Amino acid sequence: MLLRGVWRGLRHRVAAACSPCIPRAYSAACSEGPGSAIKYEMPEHLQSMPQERDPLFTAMVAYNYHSAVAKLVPMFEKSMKGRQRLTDGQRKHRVEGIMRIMGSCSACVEVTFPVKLDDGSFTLITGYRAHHSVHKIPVKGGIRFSSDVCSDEVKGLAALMSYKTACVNAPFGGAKGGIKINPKDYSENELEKITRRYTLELVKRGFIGPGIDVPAPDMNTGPLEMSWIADQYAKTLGHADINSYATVTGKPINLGGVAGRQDATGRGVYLGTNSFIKEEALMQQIGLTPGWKDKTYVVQGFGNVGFHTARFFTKAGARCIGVVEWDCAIRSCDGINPHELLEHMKRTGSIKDFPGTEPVDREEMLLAECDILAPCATEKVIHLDNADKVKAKIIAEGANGPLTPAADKILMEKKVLIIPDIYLNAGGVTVSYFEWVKNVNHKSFGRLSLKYEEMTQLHLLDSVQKSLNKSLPNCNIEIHPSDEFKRRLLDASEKEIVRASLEATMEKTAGEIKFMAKEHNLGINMRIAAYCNALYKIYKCYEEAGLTL
Ligand SMILES: NC(=O)C1=CN([C@@H]2O[C@H](COP(=O)(O)OP(=O)(O)OC[C@H]3O[C@@H](n4cnc5c(N)ncnc54)[C@H](O)[C@@H]3O)[C@@H](O)[C@H]2O)C=CC1
Ligand SMILES: O=C(O)CCC(=O)C(=O)O
Repeated sequence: MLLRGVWRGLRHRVAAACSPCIPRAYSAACSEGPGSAIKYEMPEHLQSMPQERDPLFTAMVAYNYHSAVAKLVPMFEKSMKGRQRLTDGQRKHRVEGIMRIMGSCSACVEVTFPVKLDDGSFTLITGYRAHHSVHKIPVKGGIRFSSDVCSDEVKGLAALMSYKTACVNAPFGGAKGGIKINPKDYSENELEKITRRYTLELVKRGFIGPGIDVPAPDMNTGPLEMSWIADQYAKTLGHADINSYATVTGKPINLGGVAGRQDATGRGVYLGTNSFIKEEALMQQIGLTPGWKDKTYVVQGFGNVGFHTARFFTKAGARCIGVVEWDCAIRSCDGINPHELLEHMKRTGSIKDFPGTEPVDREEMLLAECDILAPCATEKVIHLDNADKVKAKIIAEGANGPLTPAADKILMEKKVLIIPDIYLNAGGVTVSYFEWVKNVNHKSFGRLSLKYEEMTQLHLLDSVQKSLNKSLPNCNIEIHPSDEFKRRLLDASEKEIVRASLEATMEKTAGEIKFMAKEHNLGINMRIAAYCNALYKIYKCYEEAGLTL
């Protein structure tokens, strides 16, 4: 009796929490099939997604979400069988409820506020912050400055964050925010005012805090903007909170940032691509040899993610033959040095006229003959109308959502390997997690252990030397650490610990994704495999912790 009452309430609240773009069609999708199993179908409003020219961003993410859920339903049902005190019907409702919750956005705020500009005039600024799945708290995700920012974009990006954090086991829910401005239109002083006021609006609404929501850099934001956010929070709501600087990651080191966050996303793009490119069987399927040697690549977007991705790809042995930016593209068959291009960009403000390169049409460069295309700029750049012209064999998604479902379908038919955003660009949030852990622990990685570990290792060598000389008294054996061993001991630092941990995360997650691809017969569809990897983990959280209060 009591259970029935609770269940009725639960159902009501689940339905109320669902986002408007998913739920009704979605309940139809969960109808009863033969026996008590759930017969799952793609919701009607998403079925045309593989033919859509310019889909809503939330709909794109929802399409991928439902494609993965369709594969996972039997696993969900099997797992729920463990709840033996529930009836079959209750178990079914519970699985359906969790599926609705995992695909919906929990909350989204839109704020509009006035800012006084340097010339004394006033302007109105609009910003957003979306919280997607709150199965883990705090929620986490970047803040971008862009004139394209809108509620649909931040909601879709927040959903990607939920799936991304789960995919790489960063214990956060998903969030994303943005301010609808072109930062080029404002002075640094104005940008600081805008960022601080936006932070204050989030504070007023309970949308930021070290245990609530922890933003980070995204397009057009970096350590400076994060330091303004941290400072604003610490001087207002967080003034008495010892953890207040854990309210944002990607901060400068002096304000509690972690070594290695700046290049973490690009490093992760490299490590993740490496996990796939080294696989002989997989490379054979797409007509490539394994490894980086002689590989060519094109990068779109030469900002934080694009530059570091290019830096690591080139270091691994690949050749950058083209770079595409918002205003132009450049090409060089001999290869473009990412460091020199960055210097040129800092000096001139553009990649234009970089010595040794020729100008080329932006779309032409994006679609040019190469082994790897790394879109590291923005959403929906490969779509229904240009996907069949892509010549790359691997697409390394540094950006969030650079391919529409229509592009996915076309590219998959062409046997192009797509290494998906929710895995490949998760290096950023992974290292953000390390920063947050550092902040709430109030000590840097290795601070209390590095010297001790060095001494322990040296004692170990000494002990081995003594034992050998005791057993072989006439040999006078001396054991010396090799140069590499010495380097590891003496150069050990927070940076080394962060890098090693990021590498371990990217490698382990690649293994999980490949497992899911095999388990569900997904072939080279690593996007759906990565979603399966993420969603099963989120599902288990809801199954074990509950859906409602
Ligand atoms: N910064 C981070 O840690 C992470 C960023 N991402 C994603 O990576 C992408 C890039 O972010 P960031 O590198 O941080 O931003 P950024 O602002 O540092 O760099 C973006 C670059 O792309 C260029 N760009 C913008 N629109 C373009 C277009 N239509 N065509 C070609 N180039 C264009 C910009 O001029 C800029 O150089 C975004 O999708 C972001 O969400 C994903 C994970 C983490
Ligand atoms: O570092 C973070 O917390 C989030 C980075 C981000 O916005 C992303 O992965 O898209």
